[in-house]
Amino acid sequence: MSETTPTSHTFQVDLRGLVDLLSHHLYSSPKVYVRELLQNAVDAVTARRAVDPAFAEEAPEVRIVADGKRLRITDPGVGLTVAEVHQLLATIGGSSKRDEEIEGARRDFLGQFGIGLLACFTVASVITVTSRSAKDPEAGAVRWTACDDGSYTVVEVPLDEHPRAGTTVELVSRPGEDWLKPEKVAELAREYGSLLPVRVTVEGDGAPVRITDTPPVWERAHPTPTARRLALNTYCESVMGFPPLDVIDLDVPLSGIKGVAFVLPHATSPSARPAHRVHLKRMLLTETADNLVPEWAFFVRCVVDTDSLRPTASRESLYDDEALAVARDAIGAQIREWISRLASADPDRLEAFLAVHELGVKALARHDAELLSAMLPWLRFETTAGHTSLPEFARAYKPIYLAATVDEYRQVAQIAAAQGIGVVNGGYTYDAELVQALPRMDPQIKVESLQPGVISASLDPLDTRTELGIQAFLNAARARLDAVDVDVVMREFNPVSVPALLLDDREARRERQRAEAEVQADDLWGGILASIKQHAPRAQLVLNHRNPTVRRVSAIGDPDLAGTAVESLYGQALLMSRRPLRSTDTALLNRSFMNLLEHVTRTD
Ligand SMILES: Nc1ncnc2c1ncn2[C@@H]1O[C@H](COP(=O)(O)OP(=O)(O)OP(=O)(O)O)[C@@H](O)[C@H]1O
Repeated sequence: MSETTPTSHTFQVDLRGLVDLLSHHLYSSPKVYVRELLQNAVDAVTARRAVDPAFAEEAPEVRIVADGKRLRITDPGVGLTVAEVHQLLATIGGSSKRDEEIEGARRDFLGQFGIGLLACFTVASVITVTSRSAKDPEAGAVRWTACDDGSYTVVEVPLDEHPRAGTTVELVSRPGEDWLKPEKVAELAREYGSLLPVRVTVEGDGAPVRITDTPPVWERAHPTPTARRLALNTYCESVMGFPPLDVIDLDVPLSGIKGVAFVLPHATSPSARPAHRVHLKRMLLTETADNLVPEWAFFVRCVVDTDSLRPTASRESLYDDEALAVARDAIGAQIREWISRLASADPDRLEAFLAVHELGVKALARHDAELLSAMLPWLRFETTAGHTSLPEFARAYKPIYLAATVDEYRQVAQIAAAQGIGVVNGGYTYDAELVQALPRMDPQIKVESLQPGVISASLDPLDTRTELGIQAFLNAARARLDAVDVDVVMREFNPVSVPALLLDDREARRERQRAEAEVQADDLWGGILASIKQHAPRAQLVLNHRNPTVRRVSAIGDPDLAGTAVESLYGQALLMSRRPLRSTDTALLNRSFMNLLEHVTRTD
């Protein structure tokens, strides 16, 4: 096949298709048109400052006038020449903000993609830009009028129609749309532009209203720290919708970030999607950034301004790149510093913080070594040495015993404390996992799960003579409690006020439940259950020989009465342990109670 001479062509762009793409797939709402207009106006002012030293002294103003059908935005910025109009406005993707000549100022611009103005076609059918360049005093004024069908015209206009340098953009509303209503425009201008460094006003039916309020509250000079805090509280309430529990200043020069982190006043789930407000060069980028702070800092909501992080093309979120990761780490470090500062200088405030967020902090600390090490000294756990921090507890007790349930803990806490055994209550949500994580952080710390043997081994045995003297009583007691699968021993321990202690572990209890089920099961199941029966660990009733009642009981001569007394001691220890009663336990309790009553009411 012979080749023909190549002919050169230019892309044809179907503007309607492009506008449809922008409005339905790039931007979350047509409302971004206000941001794009403000952005161009502020960028034009920035560009003019760079080329016109006299202008740098002025206090420029961007004015928006809207009446529902039309919107006009005027800026005293750098303006455009006829050539620039063709090159920049009529070229999709054309942008002066990538101009190498003004490299110094380039990082100051909000725009960069050369598509922003097109966003106006999502609300307008016609866009008119009338402009006069500040770069060339001889240049005339020019008007570019574009329709949403992709056609445009350019005409020169008399200078008296645009006597000063700058630009006016006018939009004609699409029929039936209410995006250009003055209240709407003011609301959107305030939402996006309230922190802009250039004064912006919006005018509808009445006088122009200023929508900019700068510098941001956190950068303003305040007469006293209390006044600053009050101003930040008010700002947080109006913008974020809650009164903050505390405010953390954020300053990350490397990422050009300045702002504040507000501590939530109510508990929140660490998995709740966070929503931080991020401004890029003072223009609101998003109210719902979820990648600005480390996941562990779930208890803050930030408002920041950055001049160096990159926006995505829609300019509605931050580009998740290495620079953002660095910024995130730095913000995390500042929040951690705040925690340490509170801990050393203001423990009451730290306590108030933990009163609200402790559960969330614990939940996340299980998977986040960083948070765990930062918070561990300040988290409180229930232990046999009172409510204390784990590192402190671990210094005093080696090993640390972990009770798996609240009941198990309650059952032994008093006795363990009296014997100097360190037990942590692992029955509360997340606590056991955090205690188990301790040795990973400090290999010197030993954590062991609490077995009944640990406590019974620490109780003092009786001397041989006393032991022999109560042998008959112990035999009677064991015979009586054999029916409920409980062994009886006599020891001496503190506190004296505790007559008996029931030591039982979950394995033993499971075994007994299995045995009960076996009794009730039919032949087939009974056989299967019996075949998996192991050596059943029994619960142990440890009587306290130091307790005066127990001493008297052990001296009762009548074996029947002694048996009833032991049943009562077992019942009391069982009730103290707050375990569910088995049917055999209930029967035993009933019997011992009735027998005791009968005994004390006997008349012979
Ligand atoms: N008010 C204005 N004054 C002067 N020039 C303007 C104005 N508005 C737009 N322009 C020119 O038109 C160009 C295209 O604007 P457009 O908003 O489409 O893109 P951009 O601002 O460059 O980038 P982005 O798509 O990121 O907003 C700009 O680069 C700028 O040169």
